[in-house]
Amino acid sequence: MLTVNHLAKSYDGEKKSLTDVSFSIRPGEVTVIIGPSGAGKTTILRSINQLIRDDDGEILFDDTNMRDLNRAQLRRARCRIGMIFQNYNLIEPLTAIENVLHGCLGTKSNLTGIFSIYSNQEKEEALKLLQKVGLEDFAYQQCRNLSGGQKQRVGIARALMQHPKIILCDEPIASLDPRSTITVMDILRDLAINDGISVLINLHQVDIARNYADHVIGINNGQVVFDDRIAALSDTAIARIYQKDANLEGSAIHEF
Ligand SMILES: Nc1ncnc2c1ncn2[C@@H]1O[C@H](COP(=O)(O)OP(=O)(O)OP(=O)(O)O)[C@@H](O)[C@H]1O
Repeated sequence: MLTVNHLAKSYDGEKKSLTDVSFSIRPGEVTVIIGPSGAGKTTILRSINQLIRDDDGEILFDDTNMRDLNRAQLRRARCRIGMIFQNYNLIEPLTAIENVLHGCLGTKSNLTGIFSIYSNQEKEEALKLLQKVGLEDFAYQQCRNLSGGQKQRVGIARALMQHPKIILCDEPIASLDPRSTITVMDILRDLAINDGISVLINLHQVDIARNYADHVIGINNGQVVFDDRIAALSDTAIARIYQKDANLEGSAIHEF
């Protein structure tokens, strides 16, 4: 349902941030991208929904190349791709339910969108989603008064309001304490298992990847150096993914 082929990106036209990145993710699975700081994880995630324009390659989402879409088509495709951010990206003075309702803005006409006009059905759905992430009692609280873990759960509910086929999560637990980390990761895993949503997560914590991933992509220096099921993520593989100044010439995937 999502396949990335030969993705390449340079921000300045000289240094390559991504080189020939290819991988696929499957429906109903949690795929985790790990790798050292600056390896290219965020660039990959943001290229998928074209928040960053890549230089080369293809991103096949339901067999359509995201790079070929015009603005209107891209807007429609993005509606099926939820996004969750490390810093939540909520509108802090608005309530939790108002933020969740913003998840369906992409499906609205400009006018109803500008005036934030939502149907009763949409409001009921937003409440149900807050219930799903355990926040029904906080629906009418301003987001600025919520904890980090609660804010991230509002972010997840907002993404679900889009009825996504895939959710991209850019370091969703980087700012959370251990308890909130487990709550958020449990919710993301349940979405994959119970709702069949593909969840693609950038993570720094290998131990969390071990507990939650079905599949792991290891990135070093803008290249895929590991692409396998979680059971294959050996200590040797981890050392390879995190090695400094990797000479990746001729490196093979699945060789661990
Ligand atoms: N807007 C930008 N302009 C120029 N270079 C950038 C930009 N964003 C990222 N880069 C460079 O691209 C490379 C990959 O960055 P990216 O943020 O994708 O890595 P990352 O693996 O997500 O890192 P981290 O784990 O620290 O978030 C890095 O060398 C980074 O300096």
